[in-house]
Amino acid sequence: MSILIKNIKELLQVRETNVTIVKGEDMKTLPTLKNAYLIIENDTIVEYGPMSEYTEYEAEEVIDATGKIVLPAWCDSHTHIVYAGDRSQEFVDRINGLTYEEIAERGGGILNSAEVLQNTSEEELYQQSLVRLNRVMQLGTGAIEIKSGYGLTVEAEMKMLRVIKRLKKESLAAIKTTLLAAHAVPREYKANKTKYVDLIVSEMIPEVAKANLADFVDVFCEKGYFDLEDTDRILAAGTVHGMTPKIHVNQFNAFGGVALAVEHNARSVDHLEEMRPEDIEALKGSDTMPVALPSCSYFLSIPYSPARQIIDAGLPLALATDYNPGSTPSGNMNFVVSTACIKLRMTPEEAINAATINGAYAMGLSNQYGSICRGKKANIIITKEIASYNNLPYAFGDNLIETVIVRGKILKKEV
Ligand SMILES: N=CN[C@@H](CCC(=O)O)C(=O)O
Ligand SMILES: [Zn+2]
Repeated sequence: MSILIKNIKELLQVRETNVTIVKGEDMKTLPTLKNAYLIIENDTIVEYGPMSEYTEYEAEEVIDATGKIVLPAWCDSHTHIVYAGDRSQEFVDRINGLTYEEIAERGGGILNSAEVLQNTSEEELYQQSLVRLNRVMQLGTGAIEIKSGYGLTVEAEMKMLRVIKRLKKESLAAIKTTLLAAHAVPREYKANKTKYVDLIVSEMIPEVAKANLADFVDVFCEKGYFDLEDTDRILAAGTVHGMTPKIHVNQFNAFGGVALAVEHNARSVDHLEEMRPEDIEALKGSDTMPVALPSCSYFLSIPYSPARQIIDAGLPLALATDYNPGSTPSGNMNFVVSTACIKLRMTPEEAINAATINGAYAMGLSNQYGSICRGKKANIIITKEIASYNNLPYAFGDNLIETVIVRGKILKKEV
């Protein structure tokens, strides 16, 4: 299958060389080509350039993109889209005055989702998750990370990971898998959290590694969840078993989790709503990607990650959705990009870099995804006719995407 997209008003994120991360001041630059063409063969970008240099090419499918912008599909590096049911009642409880933390203390929150998931069949869990995955792909996401963490028993965590494996097999999206058994302390371990950490370290991680079901290991490092010592043990055990660390950190409290994750050479540190100067210092000179999740801040009415401080310190930043039933029931990367500009004061160029190439880096995928580069996978968004790429974040809540191509296949529009 070959696709020619011609007369592109502006082609974004064009990288002649295979750039895999964009940091600090460089995030302000989004390289583009005006009046361009792009050629896809099978699942790969094979050529692009200005229309003035276009020579006749026989493609099976020709798309005229006059007036339209073309860019790499979004790379969403932090989601929990495999879950069962929803938590809309807790949403109403919060409107009526309870906080996210109070709901969790009463046994709601993650434990609520875990109970529902444990009682949901693997087939049903797959079907519910597939609907979410297809929906976010329609919204322009072509590469995505998916976490476990609503199982919290060996059996239920394995069930989640098998569902992710099946999604990976059946879907065109590039999918990376994260073991997040340390998402909450199950009720039966409330009085003995260390025993649950022991279970994660000595049973869950080895079993998951043996079945080759996870690329990353993750911990919710937070007061009332897992402390620095627990986090240290779990990230170390994951590393020994070939899983790269990631971490949920500084969502409500900052107490050293960022530096610890950097010590473990984490691929990313995610949330960062509460950042101290020493957390920013810890990230300098590391290979760890800070990840902001603005939809979570929006939904929970908690502070937004200080993107300006992070980027102005010369660091990179990625943007992701955090799609989950409790803190972010939305997987819309377009809303994330808008909110990053509106609330985190990121420029459109910074936000698009953060949601494409840096998102791919946070998943260890930026060699293949996240930019328009010959040889990279053909994950592409074609917008409707718009005045400029600034309109993508500006027209928040609007859907300006006309066509999504994932691994060289044009997605059929869902109605
Ligand atoms: N903060 C921890 N985990 C999720 C929320 C999980 C939930 O509430 O179900 C997050 O990233 O926001
Ligand atoms: Zn999360």
